[in-house]
Amino acid sequence: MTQSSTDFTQSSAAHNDANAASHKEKEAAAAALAARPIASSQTCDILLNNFQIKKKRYRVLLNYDHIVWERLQTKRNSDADTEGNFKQGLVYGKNTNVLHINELIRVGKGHTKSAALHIAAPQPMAEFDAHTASEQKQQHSSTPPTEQYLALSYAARIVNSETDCNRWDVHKLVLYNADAYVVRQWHALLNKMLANTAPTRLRVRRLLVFINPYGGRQRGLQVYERHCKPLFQLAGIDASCIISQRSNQIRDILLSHDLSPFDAVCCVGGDGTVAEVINGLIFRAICDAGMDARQPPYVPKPTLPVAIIPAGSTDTVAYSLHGTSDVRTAAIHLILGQRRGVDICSVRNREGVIRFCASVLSYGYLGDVAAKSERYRWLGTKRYEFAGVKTFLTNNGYEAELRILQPIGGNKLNAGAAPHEEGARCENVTTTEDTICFANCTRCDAASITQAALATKRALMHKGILAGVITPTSVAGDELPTSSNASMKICEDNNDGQSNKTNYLEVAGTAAELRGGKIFSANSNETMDFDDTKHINLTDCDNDSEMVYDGADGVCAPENKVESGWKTINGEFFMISGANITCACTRSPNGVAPYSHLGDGYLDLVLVRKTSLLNNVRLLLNLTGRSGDIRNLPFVETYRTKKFCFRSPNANLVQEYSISNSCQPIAETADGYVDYDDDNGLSRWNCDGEVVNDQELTMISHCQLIDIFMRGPHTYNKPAKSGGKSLLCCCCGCCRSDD
Ligand SMILES: Nc1ncnc2c1ncn2[C@@H]1O[C@H](COP(=O)(O)OP(=O)(O)OP(=O)(O)O)[C@@H](O)[C@H]1O
Repeated sequence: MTQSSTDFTQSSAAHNDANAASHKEKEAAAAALAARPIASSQTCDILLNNFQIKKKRYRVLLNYDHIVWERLQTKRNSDADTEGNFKQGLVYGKNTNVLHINELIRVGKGHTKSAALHIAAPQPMAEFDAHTASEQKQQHSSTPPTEQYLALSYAARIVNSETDCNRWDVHKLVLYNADAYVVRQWHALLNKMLANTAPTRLRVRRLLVFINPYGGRQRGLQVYERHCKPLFQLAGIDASCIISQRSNQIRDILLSHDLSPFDAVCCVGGDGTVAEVINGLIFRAICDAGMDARQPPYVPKPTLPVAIIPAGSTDTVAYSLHGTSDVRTAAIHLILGQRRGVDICSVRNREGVIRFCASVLSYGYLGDVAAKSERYRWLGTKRYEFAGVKTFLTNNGYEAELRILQPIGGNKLNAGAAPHEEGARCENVTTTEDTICFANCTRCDAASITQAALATKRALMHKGILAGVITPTSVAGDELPTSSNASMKICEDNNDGQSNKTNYLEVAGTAAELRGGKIFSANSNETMDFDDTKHINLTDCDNDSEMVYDGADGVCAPENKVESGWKTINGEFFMISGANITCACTRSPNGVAPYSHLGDGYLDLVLVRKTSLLNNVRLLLNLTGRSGDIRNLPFVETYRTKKFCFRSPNANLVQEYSISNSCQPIAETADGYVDYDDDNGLSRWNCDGEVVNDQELTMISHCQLIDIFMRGPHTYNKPAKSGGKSLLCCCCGCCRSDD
């Protein structure tokens, strides 16, 4: 049954008026939804029917992209407001459940409840198309339908406690209607919406899964079989699995195999496995663009997005992105298909890029722990505690020289006091607002637009276009004058042969779209403005720190570069960490860099000066507590920057750390590591949990280089006192009780 929008608006408004939500958040969300006009039946289908859910009668409405179900009361409350008028628009009551289409995973129907919930075995694509066609044909045939059960599988965030509000799980809702035509209509429309509405249409269909059976408690395979596989089957994802046989095999496969059959790559493992996937994809993108892997002029963005399923020892990356290391949550984010660009840092020595870092590059304490813990892997996850205590008690400090590009923030030391002394209480001179990066982060959203423009600019420069001119009278077909030999012309794309004409800029084979005075990058919908005279000046790259390759000039000695904007710091440090995510994990829920944003293009440099053992205990307490903030400690300085260089003055004294020997694309097996107990005044780097030996390094942040399936951690919302588990509809934030 379909119902006209006007009829429904009045009756529903009247019915729901007396049941208006008392919970503030719910009221706001419901009001926002209600404020939207009911779609006109010409542009969008509306369905309104009565169903039975657990033998109770419910009114169920599909309005735009929301499914709303509300218990029908036997005794009706007053339908009119105090003035006796019907309210215009919809107001959902406190017993109303709202589900956004984005959270819907599967819609099934059947003769019985179990038949509706039954998941058919995945079919190959050709068979799938044939099956869909026959199903559609059946729908238009005259045979009366008999399936009276409709099953909706959907994902919802669970809010159980203050510290655990980021977990998601899958729920099932079975609706019964005696009229099988109604069930068929709902089934057809919801499936059509799942297939055609953005972003559900962008969901992953063909997935390449890498499983590390060695990391963590060596339960990667069980984790996948038990938690991920059933969810992927429910969502109809065709997953091809590869179980890694050796270290670096995942990276090698991504570098050499055809990835075109897949929509996304998924890794099941710890931070080392994530690092292998990210390094494999980025080095592959560099090679595909025909660049030198060691000295790329810029780092291109890989086309495949990544899903991270935690199955390691610490799972820092997964925890920082999702706010939890729950496996099902990570799998659900992949299924729902929402992705965000995450910053990745390149780590370079004198010879060029050695690897890419997803979480933290740390020297001193964390470097020593990573190096030492590798020898105690047989202890499992306890190896970190063991190596940590051992390293902590030795309290080594390491001399270092740091150069930081255009640092933001940092701490100003009181004159005359040594940095580690109690009297040297710092005055914080942070100039940026210290916001925490949550879901829907505005800071990261703003960065993504600038980033797309820069990506287009770099791609054009790489194609040899240094500057080009588009005049206001340029039309499709025009060859544009450029400062180089490469060609640039405006083309017209007229896909449907009628109205949808788009001009795009073709630059020696790379297509960038041109719409309304803006260049759109080829594979995103984001723009680069160019000036009013339509002159594209691509030579101005001074503020593009990623384009500046230090190479043979020396990673830490930019003598022949402009010195302005560089800050130099010398000293003895207990720990130096460059973090491009918060680096939170279950042991450290705030992480080393709690204010680091996932996709703002900056890394947080945290410097911990060598100090007393007691102060180190304070540091550890701050790192492991939920309320601690290490920036309040007098011996800690934090800077936000896009790039920093590190050099150990002691490196030249020790032959085994010669720079030419230490250059490795990605750290090799543990057999290659040298003895870490040497007392030579040098530490190692901990790069995503792997050990890197270089004593002269540069770390550069690349804004939103990889797309990862996630929404970002949520702020804590106190659950409504409606009894039972409270679920949050993450599209509009409204609460609902679970039926
Ligand atoms: N089949 C395998 N045999 C041995 N090593 C492997 C195999 N597959 C992957 N590896 C390596 O195992 C290392 C550790 O894996 P991973 O980092 O995922 O687990 P972890 O160290 O326990 O977790 P975390 O890094 O989160 O603490 C990685 O460096 C990876 O290259």
